[in-house]
Amino acid sequence: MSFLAIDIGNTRLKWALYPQAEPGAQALAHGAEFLENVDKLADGPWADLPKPDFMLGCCVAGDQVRRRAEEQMEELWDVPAAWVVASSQEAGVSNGYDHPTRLGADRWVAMIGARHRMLAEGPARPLVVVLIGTAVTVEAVDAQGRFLGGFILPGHGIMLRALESGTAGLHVPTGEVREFPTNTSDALTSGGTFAIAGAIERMVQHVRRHCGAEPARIMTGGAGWKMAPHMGLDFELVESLVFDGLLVIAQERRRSP
Ligand SMILES: Nc1ncnc2c1ncn2[C@@H]1O[C@H](COP(=O)(O)OP(=O)(O)O)[C@@H](O)[C@H]1O
Ligand SMILES: CC(C)(COP(=O)(O)O)[C@@H](O)C(=O)NCCC(=O)O
Ligand SMILES: [K+]
Repeated sequence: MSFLAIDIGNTRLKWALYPQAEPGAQALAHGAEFLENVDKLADGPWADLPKPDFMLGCCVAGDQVRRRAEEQMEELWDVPAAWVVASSQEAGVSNGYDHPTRLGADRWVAMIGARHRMLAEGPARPLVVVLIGTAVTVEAVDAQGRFLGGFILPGHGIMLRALESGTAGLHVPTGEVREFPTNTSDALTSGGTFAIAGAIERMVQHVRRHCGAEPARIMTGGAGWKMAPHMGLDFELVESLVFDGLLVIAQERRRSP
């Protein structure tokens, strides 16, 4: 029962085809397209894929982009599109958001993926789950699987663009991350990196204090590899918690639809 997982963020659509919806499954094929290239999937990377038996995705990039992705599927296969919406409870995680359905689906699915990874390896602990995409999100989940709340920050690219457009003198190439930057490029690159690192470390403190236990720390997202080396605390860097979560949810939904 092959399974197509799709994760549409504000920068790229990521997809992976699995032989079955089972946590830990190895992808048969996978790829990523910037949103402007979504309309080329059917004639390009998807053209020679075997037909998936079913599909589950999450999309935070708006209805229009989601529709464009569905059109690419329709061109090739008769497979219904199904998209995750955050709810008050799914796959062992409960949602503490004031309005549970307003939580970004990618954040919700990534927390479910992170919790299942942790439980596969050992006892339940609190979690800090970090997604480094277009935006950065930092989620807190307690040992019982309750999402306590999370931060949303601008990602690196958005921070730099905001500074460039809001000042007269900040138009410089990307710099290096330094403890004590001594030029504008390094100052901007380091400022963004440590703003993100600082927020993440604050959330770790909040969870430690609130839960009275050391949280497991896990990071994912297209720009995660850029952040991971600059964290004061070790984070496990995972390829895609969103796909991990989609595999868990797809498996559960097929068992009890
Ligand atoms: N191929 C790449 N090379 C360098 N940076 C990348 C690449 N792909 C993604 N990024 C970085 O990751 C961010 C987007 O990651 P991604 O996980 O695709 O985000 P989203 O889920 O929001 O679409 C971009 O802001 C960019 O900084
Ligand atoms: C926070 C986000 C913009 C992150 O988007 P991304 O960086 O993955 O493209 C997205 O999860 C979103 O639109 N969330 C809805 C608002 C919320 O989660 O509160
Ligand atoms: K994302």
